[in-house]
Amino acid sequence: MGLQMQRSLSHVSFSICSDLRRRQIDLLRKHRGGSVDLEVNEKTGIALMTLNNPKKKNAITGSMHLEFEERIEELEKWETGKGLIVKGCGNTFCSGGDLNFVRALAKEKDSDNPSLMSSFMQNATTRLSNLPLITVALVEGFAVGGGAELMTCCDFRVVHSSARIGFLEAQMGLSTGWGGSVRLVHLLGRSKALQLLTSARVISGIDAQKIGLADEIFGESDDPLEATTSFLTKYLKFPSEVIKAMKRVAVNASKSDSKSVEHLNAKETDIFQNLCGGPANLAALNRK
Ligand SMILES: CCC(=O)SCCNC(=O)CCNC(=O)[C@H](O)C(C)(C)COP(=O)(O)OP(=O)(O)OC[C@H]1O[C@@H](n2cnc3c(N)ncnc32)[C@H](O)[C@@H]1OP(=O)(O)O
Repeated sequence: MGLQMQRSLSHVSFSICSDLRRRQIDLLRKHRGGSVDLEVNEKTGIALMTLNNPKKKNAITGSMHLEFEERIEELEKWETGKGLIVKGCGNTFCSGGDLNFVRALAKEKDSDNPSLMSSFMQNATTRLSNLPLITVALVEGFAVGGGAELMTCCDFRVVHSSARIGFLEAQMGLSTGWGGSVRLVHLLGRSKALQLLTSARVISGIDAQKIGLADEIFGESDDPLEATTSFLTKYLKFPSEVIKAMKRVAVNASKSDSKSVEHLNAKETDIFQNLCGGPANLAALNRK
């Protein structure tokens, strides 16, 4: 292909990308509420990301999608960092997508809004998975729907024994839309992942540990943040450049044993787009 032709094609693909990005941002910033907060501790090398929408059990609004991505961008640039803890505000993790937002997406079935939201969040959650930091989800209270998907983005999960974890998407007439199925199959294998995804069963922290979804359990008498920090610190004792290098190697290794995550995510988005606003999804939204 001639150089001129290559230049004009890359110009076209850049415009398509920037058009997609503009439409994603326009859609997400219409649905406001809550925040995603980041505290960086230079001394320990550990950052704390908090999903903050406690009145809705930390449901993720449109504007929180955007803030989630912004915080990840900050972490990508954090050269001296070693670790990250992702948690929810008010002793609960996350109840998934804000149902008001999901309802708005479902109403516009004929638009590609569900796909815009899903592809945005898949990109952001993949970037979280690939951060050159050791990442831990601190899970207490509820981690349901997209909240359960989010906990799978981290390298480890430290979970309260009585936490309630459920991939409720099927119950909502939906499939996962934030990359959760791909990551769950990688974590647990196909059979165990399918059992959770197709039953929408809600399991405790103890049961999550039994099937390999939780790496460490804490109880009533433990301070959640202290328990999680102490778990994480075991993996942060070497210099940040060594930890970052190890994480990069692990990320590359997990990519090479399967089709590219981007390809698998694109398939998931198509499936999500087809279900969102369909009969099962509308019936579930009417029940809520
Ligand atoms: C990516 C696609 C997806 O994530 S689809 C899946 C979306 N998520 C869900 O279906 C979970 C919906 N929520 C629930 O099932 C329950 O609220 C759970 C999380 C189990 C908590 O139950 P419970 O302890 O009884 O609290 P509650 O239901 O009274 O909730 C307190 C207030 O929070 C709200 N809330 C909760 N989850 C969401 C959500 N995802 N979106 C919007 N609002 C949510 C509830 O409506 C309730 O509000 P209010 O106090 O009645 O005004």
